[in-house]
Amino acid sequence: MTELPPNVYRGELPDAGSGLFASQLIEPGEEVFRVQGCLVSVLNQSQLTTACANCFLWVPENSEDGVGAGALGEEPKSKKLRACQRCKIVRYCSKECQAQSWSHSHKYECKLFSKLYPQVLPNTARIVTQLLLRRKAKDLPSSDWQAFLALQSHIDDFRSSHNGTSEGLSTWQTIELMSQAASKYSDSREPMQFIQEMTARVLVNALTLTTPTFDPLGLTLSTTASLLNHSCTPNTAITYSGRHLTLRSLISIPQATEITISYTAPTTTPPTRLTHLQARYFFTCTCPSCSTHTTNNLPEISDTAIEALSVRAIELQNTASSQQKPEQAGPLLKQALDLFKPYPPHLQPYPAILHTAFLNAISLQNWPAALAYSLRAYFFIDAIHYQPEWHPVRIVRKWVLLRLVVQTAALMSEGDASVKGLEKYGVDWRVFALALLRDIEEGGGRSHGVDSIFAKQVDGFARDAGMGRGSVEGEVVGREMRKLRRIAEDCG
Ligand SMILES: C[S@@+](CC[C@H](N)C(=O)[O-])C[C@H]1O[C@@H](n2cnc3c(N)ncnc32)[C@H](O)[C@@H]1O
Repeated sequence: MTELPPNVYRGELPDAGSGLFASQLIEPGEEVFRVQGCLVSVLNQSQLTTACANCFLWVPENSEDGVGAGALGEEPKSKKLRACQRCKIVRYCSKECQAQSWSHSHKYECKLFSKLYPQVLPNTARIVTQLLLRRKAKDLPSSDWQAFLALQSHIDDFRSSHNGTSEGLSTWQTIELMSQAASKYSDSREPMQFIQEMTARVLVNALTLTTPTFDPLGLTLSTTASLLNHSCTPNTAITYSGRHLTLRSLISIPQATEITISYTAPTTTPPTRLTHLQARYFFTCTCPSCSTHTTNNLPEISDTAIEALSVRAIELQNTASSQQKPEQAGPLLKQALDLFKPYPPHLQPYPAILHTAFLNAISLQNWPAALAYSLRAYFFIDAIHYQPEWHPVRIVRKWVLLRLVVQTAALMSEGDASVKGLEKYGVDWRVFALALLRDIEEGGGRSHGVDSIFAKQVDGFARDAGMGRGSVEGEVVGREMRKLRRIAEDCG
């Protein structure tokens, strides 16, 4: 087994298998552990052209889809990525990255990419194929292999709980197909049942690999982080800084307390979370916010009424995401948001739909709408769903808001017609931008770490935007906040 970091030990739980526990008191915002390069990581097909396949530096302007939502969250890079000359698929930001990637993974995938071009295997199948090939080549330490094999697979649950549906393949059928592909392309002699169990294990244990600002990049597997169980009110959160996965505490964690992360978004309704956790991880969450609607706690609306409202809103959201063009999705999302008009904006799933509407506005380059949605989340949602103040999601959202504010101020000073509607609020954008920057700088050390790529991005941005170290008086900030709140209210 791989050695665990000193801050944690492995313990057994009555209903959740193994878990990780604090071996000493962990202070709020402390780094619990860092994994310097997970066992295996793969980029999503759509990111193969936009991110370095070794250090995961993201270069969105290389993207054929144009500037995406993430471009606001990520410092734009001037670097160009160069494709591997053999497979012409994966890309690198430097010769060093190419050499490193070749030695730890690409030598196993390069031929495969060329053979299947322009198709790419699904991420889970790629992870299984890589592990099989590395194992065959004796390039996988036995301790890592044993730690992987010891992870839960829920193979029997997968096999028995999913019958095919008219809508498409069941999860079990998908596991069968991916395992056949992994067996074929790794030329493995392992029995199919063994490979199916590997595939199931990857499904249960792999994490979404993201940029430091939570733009999804791919899939990653760490045998240490895989031991973390779920809570809807977790005491830690994961961030990525290039190849490093870092787990930091959100609150003080006493010695011998279980360390948890959240497998789901807190902005969806408890029934949605329960269904997802059951279908994907085969357990029923019994945390307080699932058994009682504690985050909502609204006497004026019954649970049944909330459920009916959510079902209708989620239907609209799904119809919106099936639209070919973002222009068509916008009105459907607005309709879904309008259903919640009588209720406070933190009521789930409103926050999740608002975020989709925000991303849609970004893809349409509708900056005033994106700004208003972002302000709405800032004033009415994030402080409730993402506690404490330095929760990485909250900090990243402030960061995205800061970039929107700076962009809006620039457009306004150029007299751009698209932001004319904001003039009536008479906001001093500089004051708000400085207040946000101070919050991000203060919180960023705890959310991502002072030595993180994120902290460097924030520093670089502040320097380039000429935002010095100055502070603004609380009274002045308060006055601007009232105006900004009105923008957030008016778009509701
Ligand atoms: C990524 S693994 C976590 C480590 C796992 N407990 C183990 O023993 O290897 C995910 C699995 O852990 C279990 N699990 C995680 N969180 C749980 C929770 N809150 N309650 C019950 N089981 C949980 C479920 O079986 C889930 O499929």
